Amino acid sequence: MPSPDICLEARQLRLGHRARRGGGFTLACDNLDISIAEHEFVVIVGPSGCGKTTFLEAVAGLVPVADGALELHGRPIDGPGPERSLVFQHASLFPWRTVLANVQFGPQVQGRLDATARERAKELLDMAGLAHVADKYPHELSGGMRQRVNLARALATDPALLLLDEPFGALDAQTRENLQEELLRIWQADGVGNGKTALFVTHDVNEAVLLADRVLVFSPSPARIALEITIDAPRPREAAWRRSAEFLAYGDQILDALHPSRDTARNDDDDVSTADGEPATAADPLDAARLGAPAQ
Ligand SMILES: Nc1ncnc2c1ncn2[C@@H]1O[C@H](COP(=O)(O)OP(=O)(O)OP(=O)(O)O)[C@@H](O)[C@H]1O
Repeated sequence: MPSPDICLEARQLRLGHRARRGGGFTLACDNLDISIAEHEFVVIVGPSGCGKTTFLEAVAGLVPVADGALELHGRPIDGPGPERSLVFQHASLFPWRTVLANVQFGPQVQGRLDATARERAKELLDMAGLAHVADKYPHELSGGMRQRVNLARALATDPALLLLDEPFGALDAQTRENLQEELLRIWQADGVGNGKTALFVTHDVNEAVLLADRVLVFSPSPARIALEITIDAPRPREAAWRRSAEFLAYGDQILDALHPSRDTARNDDDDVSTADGEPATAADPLDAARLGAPAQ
């Protein structure tokens, strides 16, 4: 009997991709044991190509389980379902629908676009600071606004689990920072007591520390859990917290897990920060992200 507090559970989970021809199989995730509680915000980081998206897609029901178990509320995931919403890096809005009609799309296809759902869509737009563009079309919005619409749309179906795959990865640093704060605000305002359960993939270590209750660091491919770290900081997390020693220490732990050789290198070659703590150079995009510079 699954615990009522567990939203998602992976046990000894193996995932991969079968080649269209020749029957070959690329293993992407190996023996993953992950348990995500209701209302928890879990962020996954890991090297490029390690299997983060594959895991998210499996949770979305788009990649089949090769071995082990993957369960949502104690039931095996065997396909997509309305209780999970997926947000990608690029907002995939319908260009012929207004902003409001885009947000109402999910409830509409589910056949439950009643007065409550219409009101809820407006409320979400309001929460996302987009009430004033409800009647505009996607091409009339900035990239950041489009991604906010995308988030509102994902929340409009009232999913039990929100899946976000680098949702801010294509945005400039300033817009990304603003949207991280927006997301936290919406996430906190939207839940009962806490926010919705969320699983968020990013390459940006700062973003992970800011958003997460818990960060899972995936190893290089095939993904295993290299580090699991609880971000023990109260919410709401103010922007100033990003500059605290505690914040940077969390980032350092994550970077050390991503680059096990980094600890020694850092002692030998101190080029990631200057004496006054300002970033100088960062040879690695993940270091660059931690230091607030755009990833290469
Ligand atoms: N549709 C597919 N068919 C075959 N192999 C795939 C497919 N999608 C991903 N892979 C392979 O699975 C592995 C994991 O890819 P995945 O996209 O999950 O990594 P990722 O950690 O999300 O990478 P990134 O951070 O670069 O987005 C890689 O070896 C990749 O080449």
